[in-house]
Amino acid sequence: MNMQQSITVRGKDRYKSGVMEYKRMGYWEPNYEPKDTDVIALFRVTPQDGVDATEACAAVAGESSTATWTVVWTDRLTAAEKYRAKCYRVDPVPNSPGSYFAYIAYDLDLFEPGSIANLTASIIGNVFGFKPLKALRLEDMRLPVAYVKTFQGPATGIVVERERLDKFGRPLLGATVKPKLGLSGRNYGRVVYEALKGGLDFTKDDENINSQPFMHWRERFLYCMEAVNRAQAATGEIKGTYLNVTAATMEDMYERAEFAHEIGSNIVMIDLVIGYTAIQSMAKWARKNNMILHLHRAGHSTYTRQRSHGVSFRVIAKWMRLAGVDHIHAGTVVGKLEGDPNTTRGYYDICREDFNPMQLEHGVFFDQHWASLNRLMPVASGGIHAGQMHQLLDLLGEDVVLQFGGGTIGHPRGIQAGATANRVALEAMILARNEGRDYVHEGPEILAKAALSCTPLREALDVWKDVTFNYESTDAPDFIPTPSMAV
Ligand SMILES: O=C(COP(=O)(O)O)[C@H](O)[C@H](O)COP(=O)(O)O
Ligand SMILES: [Mg+2]
Repeated sequence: MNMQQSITVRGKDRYKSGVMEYKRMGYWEPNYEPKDTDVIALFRVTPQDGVDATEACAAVAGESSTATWTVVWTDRLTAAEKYRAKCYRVDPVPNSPGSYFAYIAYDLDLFEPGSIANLTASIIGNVFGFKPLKALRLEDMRLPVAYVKTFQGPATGIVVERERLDKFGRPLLGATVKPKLGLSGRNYGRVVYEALKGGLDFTKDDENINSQPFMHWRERFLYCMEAVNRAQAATGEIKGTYLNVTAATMEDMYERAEFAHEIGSNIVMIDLVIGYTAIQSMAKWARKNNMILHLHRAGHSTYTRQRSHGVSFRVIAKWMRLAGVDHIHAGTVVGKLEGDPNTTRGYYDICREDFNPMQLEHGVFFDQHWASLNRLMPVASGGIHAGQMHQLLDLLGEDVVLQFGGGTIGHPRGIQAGATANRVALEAMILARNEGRDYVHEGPEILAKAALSCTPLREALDVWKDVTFNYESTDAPDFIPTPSMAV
C-alpha cells in the first residue's frame, strides 16, 4: 500500500473551513522517507467496519499530532507540514483480516526533551478512544538517538549495580515477601533476614505494601535494614531489600526514599502506577543518592496483554529505560504470569543491549540505538521455583534478577531452606554451564545431583516438581513475520 501516491490537498483548498479526510489533510504520506531524527511509532489499527484502512491510520497520525476533526485555519500560523505526523506505510496484519500495521513518523520538535509524560501525551493521548477505531495497539517505537540522548537513562545500570553488590557471573537472586499484606514489621523483618541469610541477594516488598495500619513504612524500613545488616554480617556478602517508597504524593515518596538512604539501604522500589513523571523524578533522585531503583510493573497487564488493543510491554520497557529505572519486571516465560518466550526475549533485549537490531520474531520492529544509556536489569518474577533453574538460565541469561516469592517462603522447611535451595540450584546450573555441559537438557539431572548433598534443594524439588503454568499466551504474535514486513 505504501506505493500509493500522496493525496494531500495543497494550496488554498487545504485550509477551507469544513471537515476533510485525514488522509487528504496530509497525515497519509506514502512517499515520506522518515528522517534519522524522527520518532517512529508502529500501531496495530483495527478500524470499525466500513472505515477505510488508510483513512483510519491517517487519523491515528493526525490525532496523535496536530489534527482535530475539522480543518482549522490556525494551522497556517505554524510550520504545519513539518509538525503533522505522517503515516507513511500501512500493511495488513498477516492472518488477521481487518487489522493493519500503521507506521507513523513524528518530527523530533513535537516532543519536549527528556519527558516521557510529553511523549506519551501525544502518542497515546487521545487516539485510543477514537470512535472510528474498534481497537488500537501501540506495538513498537523507534526512538532516534537525538531524542534518547535527552534522557538520563538507568540511574545506576547493570555494571555499577554488580560492582556495588560485588556479584558477578550469575543471575542475582531475590524473593518477594509473602504474604503480601498483613505481616507486622517485626515478622516481616524475620522473613527478610532468613531469606538473605539462606543465600538470596535481595528481598523485595510487594507491589501493594506501602504504609498500612498493620505495618507503617518506617517500621518496615527499620526492621528490614536490621535484617539486611545482620544477614550481611552472617554471610559476609552484600545484601539488599527493595524498600517500596510508592506513596500518595511525591513529597511522601521523597521522605521515604531519604529515610531508606539514611538508614543504609542500597536500593528503593517504586510501582509503575505512580506515573511517568514520578518515575523520572525518582530516577533522578536515585542517581543523585547512589541508589539502585527497582520498578515493579504493577498495573501493566491492564493494557499490555491483548494483541489488538493497548500498549505492548516492549514499548513500556523502552520508555522505562529512557526514564531511568535500574530494574524492571519483564516476565519469566515459565512462571504464573503472561509471557510468550519470543516476545519476552524482545523485552530482555530492549533492557540489556546497547543496540537492538530489528527482530520480527521477537516483536522488535525497528533497529534501536541506545546511545550508551545504562543497561537496565530485567527481573523475572511470578510463580517460579528452583526446579526451573535450567530453563530460567537458558531463556533469560545471566544479567537478570530471579525472584522466587512463594518459591522461597513456601518451602516446607522454612524460608532459609527455601533460599538455600534456590542458591544451590543456581550455582549448580552456572557451574554446569561454565563446564560446557548441555545444561538445558541435563537440567533435571544436574539439579537432582546437587540435591544429593543439599536437603533443602531435594525438598524444594519434591514439593514443586510438577508445578507448571502451561496456558496459551494472549500476547504471542498471531502472524508469522514475513521478510516484506522489514522496515
Ligand atoms: O509478587 C510477585 C511474585 O510472587 P511469587 O514469586 O510468589 O509468584 C510479583 O508481584 C509478580 O512477579 C509481578 O509480576 P511481573 O514480574 O510479571 O510483573
Ligand atoms: Mg506481587
